[in-house]
Amino acid sequence: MSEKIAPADTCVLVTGGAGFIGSHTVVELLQDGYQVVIVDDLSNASARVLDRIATIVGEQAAANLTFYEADVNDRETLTKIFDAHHIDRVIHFAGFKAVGQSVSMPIEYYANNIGSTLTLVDVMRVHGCTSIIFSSSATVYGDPDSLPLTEASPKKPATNPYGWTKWMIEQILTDLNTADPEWNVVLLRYFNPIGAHPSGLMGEDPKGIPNNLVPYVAQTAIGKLDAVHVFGDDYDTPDGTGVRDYIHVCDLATGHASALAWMNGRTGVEVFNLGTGRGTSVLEIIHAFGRACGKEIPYVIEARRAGDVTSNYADCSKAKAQMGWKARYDIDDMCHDSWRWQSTNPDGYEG
Ligand SMILES: O=c1ccn([C@@H]2O[C@H](COP(=O)(O)OP(=O)(O)O[C@H]3O[C@H](CO)[C@@H](O)[C@H](O)[C@H]3O)[C@@H](O)[C@H]2O)c(=O)[nH]1
Repeated sequence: MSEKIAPADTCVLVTGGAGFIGSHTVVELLQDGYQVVIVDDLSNASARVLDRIATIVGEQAAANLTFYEADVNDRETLTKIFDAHHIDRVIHFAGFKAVGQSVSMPIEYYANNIGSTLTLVDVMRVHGCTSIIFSSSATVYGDPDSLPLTEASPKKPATNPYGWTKWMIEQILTDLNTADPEWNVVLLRYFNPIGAHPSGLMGEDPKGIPNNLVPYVAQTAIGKLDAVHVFGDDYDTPDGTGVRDYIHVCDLATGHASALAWMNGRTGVEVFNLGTGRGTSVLEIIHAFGRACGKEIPYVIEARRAGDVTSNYADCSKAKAQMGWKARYDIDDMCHDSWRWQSTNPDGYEG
């Protein structure tokens, strides 16, 4: 059994803590009273998110946050950070995440995502820290045989290097626990994170033209893009468009807080799906976003995108039964919050 400690005495290292899911999770942890250390190289994030975090949580909680601009793969710097703080638990978000880019840059994806994880867990081991929550993905289920997906559903071969890095890091962390049962590993498989902080101060800030549906819809809604390209309307779904389990980023953040509390005092490897359990089609998203912003979103039907699955959605009963966690926000909430963020920060954090 690992040591059981109260949030105020627990220091959590959050890699990638300035990113979309990371920053929302950091807010949740500070509000719960944890001490938080962020390591982020800002390759896909802005330092301005730190002021936004401080505004949301207030001065007192913000005093428990330390930020390092550093690459997780930089062993020397990471070692200094572990020497300077007594890190009790790690939440590992940092990594490249663009599916299409991973196909054209496999070496960079494997070196960055796998390399930094190996460096991280080795530095953790040297410092006697053996508790880690990893940002995994529903992508490890591949093209599902049956729905909803439970944690017992088989892992399938990934369709791109990004997916393989998630797949392999799950395996690496599982092997660590086999070698040393003191390791306390939680693999959180996210479905499709969207939405933004209800304050409008934090949200998703993709660089360039967005790859993912909701940021693309949001930028179409403010007129930066002409129309949403719907990738296929001939799928075997109620309206022919792809179905996904979209989850509000603040629900994901509470999922991490629940996992931290749950893993306290345990060892072993546990997997949890984080989704809502509801599937929503591309057209349903476009219409919900239109309601949120008060105007119709133009769209055109295109060919299917290579590598896309027809449908996926989660069975989240394990997270509810074991951690007491469940998603609270629905699609309309997610679209309203995305729209609030997009319309008040049209150029993201750098605007
Ligand atoms: O411009 C767009 C973008 C997407 N889609 C469709 O919208 C749905 C959702 O696509 P997207 O937002 O790109 O998410 P996914 O492809 O489902 O992938 C997300 O969800 C995976 C987990 O299931 C994660 O691994 C990935 O990182 C994350 O991008 C799919 O049916 C797409 O075909 C469009 O029609 N037009």
